Amino acid sequence: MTAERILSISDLEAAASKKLPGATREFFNSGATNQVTVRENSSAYQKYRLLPRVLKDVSQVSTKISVFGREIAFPLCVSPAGLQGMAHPDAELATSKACAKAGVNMGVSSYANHSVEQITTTGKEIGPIYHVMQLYSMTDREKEARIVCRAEASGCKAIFLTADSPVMGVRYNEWRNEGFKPPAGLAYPMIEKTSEQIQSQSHDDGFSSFNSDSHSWEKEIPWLRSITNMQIWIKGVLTPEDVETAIEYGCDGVVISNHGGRQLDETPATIDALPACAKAARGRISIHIDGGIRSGSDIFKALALGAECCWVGRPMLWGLAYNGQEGVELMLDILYREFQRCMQLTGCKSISEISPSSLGIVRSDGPLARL
Ligand SMILES: Cc1cc2nc3c(=O)[nH]c(=O)nc-3n(C[C@H](O)[C@H](O)[C@H](O)COP(=O)(O)O)c2cc1C
Ligand SMILES: O=C(O)C(=O)c1ccccc1
Repeated sequence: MTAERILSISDLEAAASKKLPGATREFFNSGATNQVTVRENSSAYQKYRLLPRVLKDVSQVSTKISVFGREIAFPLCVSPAGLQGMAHPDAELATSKACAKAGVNMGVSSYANHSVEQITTTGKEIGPIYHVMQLYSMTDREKEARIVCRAEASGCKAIFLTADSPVMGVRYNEWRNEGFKPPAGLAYPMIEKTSEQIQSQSHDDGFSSFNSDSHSWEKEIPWLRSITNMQIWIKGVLTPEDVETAIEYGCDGVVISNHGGRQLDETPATIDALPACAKAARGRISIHIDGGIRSGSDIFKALALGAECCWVGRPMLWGLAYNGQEGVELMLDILYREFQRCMQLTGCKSISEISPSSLGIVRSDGPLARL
């Protein structure tokens, strides 16, 4: 038998999905309610077409960008996703090593199965890497502050405040799978919960402690600013109004995100929300994006439409489930190579040459339109 060849992210998804128990696969892959947004996050990229400029010398191209004051290999980082121990026993430690090896940054979930101290140390042993710490507004403010302090002491560069999850999205898959719960035996060192505590309630109920009266711009942001010198980013912005508010509150960046379609279904695909948000930002705040990015040309399109950097969630989980650290390395390598080829074939030598003029938009009733 020939070994399976994983050439694309969709090959990796298929290989990982074969390895995972059904309820875990559904937990990772599903979105909320009718699955509209989770699907559209990816399919919306297909209305854009690439407009190559030919006969350009692309013998030397640079895919590098600078984020959080450090150069990374290409404009992609790994989103914070909880419960990586369900994909592979090495969990976030494997992800951190793979990111460090590939030269990209990583988000650490508050629901990580390893501590931020271990995750950052393990990654830095392999190579230069920056981490950011994902945070929820919590009813227990002291616990929330401990997460922030530990992240800062570990060298994290930013807090990514998840703004789209005061309550859990409506997730039929989790309900159908008898009130989905993570398996026994995993640790939750950041939210300071034991496996037994997590086991005693459904994943859905576990989110109730995030529905805090501090889940607001005015209570959360100035408080965070008073306890940390790290950058403060808002993860889960979809409108120009909220970009403006993030600027008013002095935030350093926003991630255009709908939580991978797992929270409010029938929100726009992030690539569709991006142009208006980037326009509103006018360079006053960093704009990153996640959701549905599955190829190098998706990264290229997001940059052409105004994002500085992209993040991926599920592809990392598929890499982990397929083959731990090596699987995440494979995922990052696939996207790096595809993105580099895309730059070469569109005639872009550096990231700054990627612009709206590199894209056309497909119209059902006529010729390709220029942006
Ligand atoms: C299994 C899983 C767990 C996640 N856990 C978190 C989390 O703990 N905190 C958070 O802010 N986002 C979480 N996310 C959302 C990701 O950070 C990211 O927004 C999303 O996965 C991006 O979409 P993509 O999976 O299509 O790339 C999770 C996503 C998945 C699939
Ligand atoms: O399921 C999610 O989308 C999510 O954000 C999460 C939060 C905590 C643990 C695992 C996943």
